[in-house]
Amino acid sequence: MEQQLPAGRRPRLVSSLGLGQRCCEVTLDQERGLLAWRHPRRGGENYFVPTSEIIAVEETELNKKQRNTGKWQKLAKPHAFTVYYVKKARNHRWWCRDVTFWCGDENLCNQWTQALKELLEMQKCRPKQLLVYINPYGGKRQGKKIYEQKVAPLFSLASISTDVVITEHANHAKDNLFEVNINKYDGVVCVGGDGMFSEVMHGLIGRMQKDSGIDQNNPKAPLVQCNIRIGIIPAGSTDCVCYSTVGISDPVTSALHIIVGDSQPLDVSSVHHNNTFLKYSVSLLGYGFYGDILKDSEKKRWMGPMRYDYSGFKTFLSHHYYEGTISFQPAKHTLGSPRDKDSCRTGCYICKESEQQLAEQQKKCGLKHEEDEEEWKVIKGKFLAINAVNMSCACPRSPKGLSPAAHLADGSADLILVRKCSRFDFLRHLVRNTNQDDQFDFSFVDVYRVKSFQFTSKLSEDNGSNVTDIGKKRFGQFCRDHPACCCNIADSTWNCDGETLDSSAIEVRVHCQLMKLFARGIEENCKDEAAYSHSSIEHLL
Ligand SMILES: CCCCCCCCCCCCC/C=C/[C@@H](O)[C@H](COP(=O)(O)O)NC(=O)CCCCCCCCCCCCCCC
Ligand SMILES: Nc1ncnc2c1ncn2[C@@H]1O[C@H](COP(=O)(O)OP(=O)(O)O)[C@@H](O)[C@H]1O
Ligand SMILES: [Ca+2]
Repeated sequence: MEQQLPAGRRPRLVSSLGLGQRCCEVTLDQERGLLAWRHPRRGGENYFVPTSEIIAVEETELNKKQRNTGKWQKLAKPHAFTVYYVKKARNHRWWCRDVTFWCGDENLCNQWTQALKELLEMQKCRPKQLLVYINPYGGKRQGKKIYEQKVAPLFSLASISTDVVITEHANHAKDNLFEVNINKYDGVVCVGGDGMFSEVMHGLIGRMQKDSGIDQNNPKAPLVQCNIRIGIIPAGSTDCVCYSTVGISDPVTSALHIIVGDSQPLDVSSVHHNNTFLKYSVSLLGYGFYGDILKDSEKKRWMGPMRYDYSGFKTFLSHHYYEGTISFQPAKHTLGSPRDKDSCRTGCYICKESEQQLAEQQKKCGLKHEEDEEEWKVIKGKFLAINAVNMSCACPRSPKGLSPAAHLADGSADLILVRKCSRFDFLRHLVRNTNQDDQFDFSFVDVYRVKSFQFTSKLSEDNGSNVTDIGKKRFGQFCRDHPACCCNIADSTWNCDGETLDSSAIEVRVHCQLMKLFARGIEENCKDEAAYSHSSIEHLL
């Protein structure tokens, strides 16, 4: 073994170690945190693992079979260690792979495991203690099995201790988060869909505000950021938050992002009605089409994720449109626009710049004791769908999302207005949400990047809220009697991250980076990665 030690730097280990039945040169650059080796078989393939993506290192007992083959026989007692690491595959999927190196010298083996373990100890952002909530009824009802079979073994390999709660009813996780000793944990994990994530998020953000004495009912209150990260193990029906922040909905990939301690800030919208707090939203806040789908699909929960296709088809045929007024404040602090070709990626520049701009604006307003009275735009119309998205809302059904250029952490939401049009045109718009074509390139679709908005339906404007409720019931009956009718006699419902809101008139405000996830955003899928790893290998070996 060779130890190269430039002055004042951590040493670099270079050893010839056994791998399988052959030898290979293994390098650990402790300064840069890189482990590299060239596989003696597989055409001499180069391996290059940043220590930030090593999951665990273990001393390994070689079993009898391994000992009795090849070179093992010549060694009295071979010493070995195994490195578990992240292997990145196609489509943003991560696997946990392992490699076992051996040598005859016990000291050398110890030196390697020691050095690797020390580097792992230095990864301060990794969680050690997690609180896990499992919704056993989400999606295809596989949450518990997915956690036990795919996730728990990885957490234990990474020496993460967990307290696991299997929820017994809706709001169990949320209520529990107000009671637990939250400071004990480095993060909260939810196993389920967007609804379950929303519940955990409400628990954590609500708890934060309560502990800081902030009144959530005040729509203008400056909310306190939540620094406890949430990890999502996808086991729901849409899993849009997971897909849009990781690039795939896969439990193993998400578990690995949690283990390596990734952190992705996320914008959160607060939704109010008449100075009463209703809900927070991170993915879709949808009125009309997506609200109607959700309302109908709740009765069909037994169908599992298929319920959305069934209710989607039904809602599409009903072709209801709704009349109302939308007012919004354009997001002037951000460099991006919803029609941009580039989308939000790991380390996004637009998110960083926008956050800074917003902070400066708020500082100025604070100094002048001014309210943010930036211009409001008002749009009246008849809409098939009003969708406000804080993120792209990419999911397996819509791989690039409802707004492909939306940003995860830029303090803005994209407001998509789909006006009354023919069924055929609406279908063309819907189909473009599922393929590469531009879903905004229609005369009846408008999209704006906003930092806040309000909506009132014509019905509630005309009647006042009490009369609306009565009207809703009466006219609801009328409409069911005439299934072919597309008129707007009744209000629709808001779909807020997969849950319905009680009010159709709402005020929404985006809170820049209010919370954090164990994720890193979607990584650029480019050749650069291969080129980088190749040049680094050449440099290292
Ligand atoms: C022709 C097909 C057109 C399909 C258009 C699909 C666009 C899908 C975009 C989905 C955006 C989802 C945003 C996230 C929502 C979630 O927060 C939320 C809760 O998730 P959870 O259950 O995991 O807790 N999920 C939802 O509200 C579900 C939205 C479901 C959308 C399914 C739409 C299917 C539409 C089928 C239309 C069929 C038309 C057929 C005409 C012949
Ligand atoms: N044990 C439980 N029984 C019934 N409902 C639950 C339970 N645990 C959580 N929920 C609720 O189920 C809703 C949907 O869960 P989710 O995991 O998002 O599944 P899906 O993606 O299929 O909708 C959530 O809003 C959550 O509040
Ligand atoms: Ca955003």
